[in-house]
Amino acid sequence: MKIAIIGAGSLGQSIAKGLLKNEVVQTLYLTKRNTNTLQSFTNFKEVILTSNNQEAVKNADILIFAVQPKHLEHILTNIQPLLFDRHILISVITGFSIAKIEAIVGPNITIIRAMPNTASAVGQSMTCISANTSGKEKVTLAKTIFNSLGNTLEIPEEQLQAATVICASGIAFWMRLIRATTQGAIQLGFEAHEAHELAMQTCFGAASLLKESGNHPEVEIDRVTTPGGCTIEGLNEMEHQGLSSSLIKGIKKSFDKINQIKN
Ligand SMILES: NC(=O)C1=CN([C@@H]2O[C@H](COP(=O)(O)OP(=O)(O)OC[C@H]3O[C@@H](n4cnc5c(N)ncnc54)[C@H](O)[C@@H]3O)[C@@H](O)[C@H]2O)C=CC1
Ligand SMILES: O=C(O)[C@@H]1CCC=N1
Repeated sequence: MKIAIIGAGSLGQSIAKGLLKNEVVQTLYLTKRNTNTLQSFTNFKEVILTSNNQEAVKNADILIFAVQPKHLEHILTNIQPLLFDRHILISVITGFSIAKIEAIVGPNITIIRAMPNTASAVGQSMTCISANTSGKEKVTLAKTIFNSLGNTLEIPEEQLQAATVICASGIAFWMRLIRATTQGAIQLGFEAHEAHELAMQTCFGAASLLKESGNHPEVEIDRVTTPGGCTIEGLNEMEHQGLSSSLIKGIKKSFDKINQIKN
């Protein structure tokens, strides 16, 4: 596969690291206005760094756009004359609809919107995918790319904003929960590095239990909560203080905010 990541910033570099780790790519163009910060990628023979988007578009088939939304229109207008049937456009940009991309590049070009997260860098992303009419038959290829970076789910485009909150912002939400658990562990007397390890691995264990068993979280909670024991004491206090409620309210606020961005 000849892939170009147009706008190799935070998310673009996470995707690049995941693709390189899995050796799914023959040529990988990484574009950025200033490529100096991408020097760590020069160790990979597949990687070509450039600030010239047109050069990347001419030499790649799959174009992954990972710039801020305000930059996309200008970039698409600049490369539009170089687009052909062989190209697959994948946008991971928040709030820039397929209709808006089609209005610039035309309806005959394959356009796929994907919403991965920064865990792409370690092959553990959850990526939601939607395609335009021309792109329906290319969804399998997009899934192959993003399956190499974690798991994928095809969804209607209308659900992409919600998927962004749960999966992309979700990385930050889970990080904060792990951080809070670490702070609790330090208060109980662990060294900071030990507390961090305990919190991280326990979080990983909880998610792994659900993934491998297919169980509902409450089934696993019932296994841990000894009647009259310390777990239910802690859980009930967390709920009295609004744990589930504050998470749900935070997710809803995040969703309200993303819907204020013009799609
Ligand atoms: N960070 C995240 O976890 C996620 C971000 N997104 C979306 O992905 C997009 C990118 O986000 P980030 O990576 O966080 O932003 P970022 O600002 O780190 O990266 C954007 C990159 O594009 C480059 N750029 C700007 N104009 C350019 C041009 N004309 N040609 C080539 N490169 C150019 C910038 O130099 C920058 O390095 C946003 O639309 C964001 O909403 C989506 C899911 C997750
Ligand atoms: O915070 C944001 O708005 C972007 C979209 C999801 C992750 N980063």
